[in-house]
Amino acid sequence: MENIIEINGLSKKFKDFELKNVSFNFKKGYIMGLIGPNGAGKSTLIRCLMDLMQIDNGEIKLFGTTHSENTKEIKQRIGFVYDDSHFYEDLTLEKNKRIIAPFYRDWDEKAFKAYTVKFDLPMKKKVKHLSKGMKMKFAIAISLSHHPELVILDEPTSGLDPVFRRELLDILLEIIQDENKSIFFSTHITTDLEQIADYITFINNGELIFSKEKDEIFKEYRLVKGPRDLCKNIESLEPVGVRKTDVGFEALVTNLEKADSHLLQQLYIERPSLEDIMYYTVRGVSL
Ligand SMILES: Nc1ncnc2c1ncn2[C@@H]1O[C@H](COP(=O)(O)OP(=O)(O)OP(=O)(O)O)[C@@H](O)[C@H]1O
Repeated sequence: MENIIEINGLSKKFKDFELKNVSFNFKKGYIMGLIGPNGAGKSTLIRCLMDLMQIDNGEIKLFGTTHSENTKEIKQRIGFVYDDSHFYEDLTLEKNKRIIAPFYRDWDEKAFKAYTVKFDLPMKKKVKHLSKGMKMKFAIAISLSHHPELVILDEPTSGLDPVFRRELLDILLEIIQDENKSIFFSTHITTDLEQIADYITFINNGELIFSKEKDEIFKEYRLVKGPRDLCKNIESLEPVGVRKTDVGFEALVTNLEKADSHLLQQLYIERPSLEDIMYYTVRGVSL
C-alpha cells in the first residue's frame, strides 16, 4: 500500500534538544496519532513535515515527493492545523477566510459554510476576541475546506470542551471513510487515539520509541501487578518500566511469555492503556 508519509533518518538539532534519526512510514487511508511527553519533539517533527523548519539530516517524503521538489503541490494536498493560532488577530474570521481561501485550488466555499454552521463560528468577530477553542474550530474548518488528502493536526483537541472533542473525533472518522484520505495528529489525550487511531507513533526525548499499528502495540505490552517480593523476578524480564508501591509493584513488560508459570499465577495481568505505555516508558526502571 502507498505511503503518504516517509521519514528517513530525520535529525534536527537545537541548542538544548535534538530530534535524533527518526524514521517511520505512514500508509494512505488511515489515522496515525503522534504521542510523547511535553518537549518530546512532536511539534518539531510536525514543523519539519510541513517544511516550516529546515532539517539537519535525513529525508521527508509526502505523497512520494519532497518539499524541495514540489512544496506548492504538497501544501495544496494537506490540511494543516497549527498548535497555536496563526491567523490575523485584528481581522474578523470572514476576512481571514477571504485571505486564506484563494491560496487553495480546491477551496470549497459550500463545505466551509457548512462547517461554520456546524461549529457555530462567529464569522463577524475578530480572531483576537475568540476563545482558544473557537480559534481551534476555525482552524479546523479552514483546514478541511479544501478537501485535503492528508490532514495534519498539532494538538487539535487542546482547549476543546469534551462535547466538541467528541464531535471532532467523529468528523475525523467521517473524513477517513474516504480511503484516499489520511490523518496524522499529535495529542496528549491518548484515550482519543485509543478510540480512533490505526497507528501510533511515540517519541520521547527526540527519539522514536515505536511507530506501529495500534492493535500490535496492545498485543505486545502487558501491565503486571504483584506483591513486592516478586519484584526481583519481574526485573529479570527486563521490564520497560517499574513502579513500586507500599504493598507491591506495577510493571510494564513486553515479554511476559518468558516468565515461568509459577510466577504468572501470582501476578495480576492487564492490558495497559496508551497512557500506561507512555508513563512507564518515560519513567523507566531506575526511577
Ligand atoms: N525554534 C526552537 N529553537 C530552540 N529550541 C526549540 C525550538 N523549537 C522547539 N525547541 C525545543 O525543542 C524541544 C521539543 O519541543 P516541541 O515543541 O517539539 O515538543 P512537543 O513534544 O511538541 O511538546 P509539547 O507536548 O509540550 O507541546 C523543547 O525542548 C523546545 O524547547
